[in-house]
Amino acid sequence: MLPDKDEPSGVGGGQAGPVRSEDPAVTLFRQYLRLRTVHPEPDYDAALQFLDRIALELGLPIKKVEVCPGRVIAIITWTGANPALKSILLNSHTDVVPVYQEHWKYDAFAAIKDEDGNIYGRGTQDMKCVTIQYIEAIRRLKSQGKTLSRTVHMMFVPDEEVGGQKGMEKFVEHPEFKKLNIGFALDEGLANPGESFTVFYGEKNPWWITVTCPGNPGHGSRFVENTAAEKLRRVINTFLDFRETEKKRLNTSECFTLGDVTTVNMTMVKGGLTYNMVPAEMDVSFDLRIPPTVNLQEFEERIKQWCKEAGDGVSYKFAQKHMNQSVTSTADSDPWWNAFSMTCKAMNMKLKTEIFPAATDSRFIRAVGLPAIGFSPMNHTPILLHDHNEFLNEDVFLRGIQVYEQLVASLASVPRLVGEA
Ligand SMILES: CSCC[C@H](NC=O)C(=O)O
Ligand SMILES: [Zn+2]
Ligand SMILES: [Zn+2]
Repeated sequence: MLPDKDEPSGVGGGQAGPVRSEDPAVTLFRQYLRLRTVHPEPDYDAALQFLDRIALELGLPIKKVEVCPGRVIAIITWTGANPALKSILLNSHTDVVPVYQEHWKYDAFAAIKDEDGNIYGRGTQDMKCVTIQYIEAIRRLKSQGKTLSRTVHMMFVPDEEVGGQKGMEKFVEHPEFKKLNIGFALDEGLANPGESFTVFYGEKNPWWITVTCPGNPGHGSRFVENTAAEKLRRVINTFLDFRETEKKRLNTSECFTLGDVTTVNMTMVKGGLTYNMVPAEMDVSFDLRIPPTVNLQEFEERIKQWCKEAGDGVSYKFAQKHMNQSVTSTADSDPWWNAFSMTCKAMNMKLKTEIFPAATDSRFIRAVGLPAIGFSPMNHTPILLHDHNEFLNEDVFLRGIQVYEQLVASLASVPRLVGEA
C-alpha cells in the first residue's frame, strides 16, 4: 500500500474502484498526525506552527504561555457574546507516546488510510483526533455565523503523557489560567468498541512507589542472613497478592469497570552488582491506580504495614502521589452535565459514565475545583491508545465533529448560573 500524498488526497490508499474524495477535516487530521510530537523529544515547535496556522484560518487569537523552558501552552479563544460569563474549555494534549515501529502495519507517523477508511497513526485516538474535532467544530459553528453567549477556549498542552508536571500541573497555578475564567472543561476519554460512548466524570489517583529493601551483603556461596532478596520477595508477594484480590473483584456485582478497583503492576526491579555478591539493597517499583472511593490515608497505612512486615529497614518512596479525589457531577440538576447529556441524548447517543482508569490532565483541572468531563467521541472502535497499530475510522472521526458542534453550541449557551457575573 502506498502512503497517500499530503493533499489533496482522497483515494483510500491507492485502491482501485470509485474514488471517494476526502473531507478536508480528515486531511487536516492526517497532516497533524504526521507531526512528530512523540516522546522522548517531541517536536512541539511543529505543533505550535500548526496551531498558528489554524488560528489564522479561524480568524481567532492565539495566546502562548511558556510554563517551563520549551513547554508552551497555546490557547485559541472564541470570545462569546457575554464574555463576563464563565467560559468553556476544550482541552487537548499535543504530545504522543512512542511506538515500536516493527510491530506496526504502517509507518506510525505517515497517517496511512486503508481501503476501509481506517487511519493508522500514533495519536489517532490519543488524542490528536479530539484536537482536530474541536477545531473543525469551531470552524463550522463560526462559518454558520453563530454567536455563542459564553467564550470558548481551545487549549493545547504539552507533556500530558509524561505526567504533566511541566504542562497542565504548572499551568493551572498560572495567573493566565485564572484569567480564562473557566466554568466547565472537556478533555480526553477512551474509545468504546460497542454502540455506547464512554464518558468519564473522575479519575483514579496514580501512585508510583518504589520500595527499597536493604539487607546483609556477603559472598554468594554462603547462607547470608536477612538478605535484601528475602525482603524483596515478601514485598512483591504482598503487592501481587493484593493485585489478585482486586483483579477478582473486577467484573463482579460491586465493581463493574477498571475504574472501580485498584490496579497494581510491578514495573521495575533493580539491584545487585555481580553474580557472587549478595547485594546490600534491592528495589522494586509499582504503578498503582486507586479509585476515588478508596480512603487514601488508610491505604497508605496498609502499604506501611506491608513494608514493616517485609523486614528490617524496608522503606518506600513516592515518585507520584496524587491525593485529589474530586469528581464531576453527573446529576441531572447540574447545568453543565445536563447540557452535555441532553445534547448527546438528542443525537441518540448512549452514554456510559465511568471513572477513568489512568490519568489525564483533567485531574489538574478538577483539583482546582473545576468540573471536567473526559470524552473522546469514538464508538465502534477498539481501545488502542498506547498500543500498536492505533487507528481511527474516518467516519467515526467525522461523526465526532458533528457531536462537538452540538456540544460546544449547547455548553456555551448554558444560561447564566447563580453567582455568575
Ligand atoms: C501518572 S502521570 C502519567 C500520566 C499517564 N497518562 C496517560 O497515559 C498515565 O500513565 O496515566
Ligand atoms: Zn491522552
Ligand atoms: Zn496517552
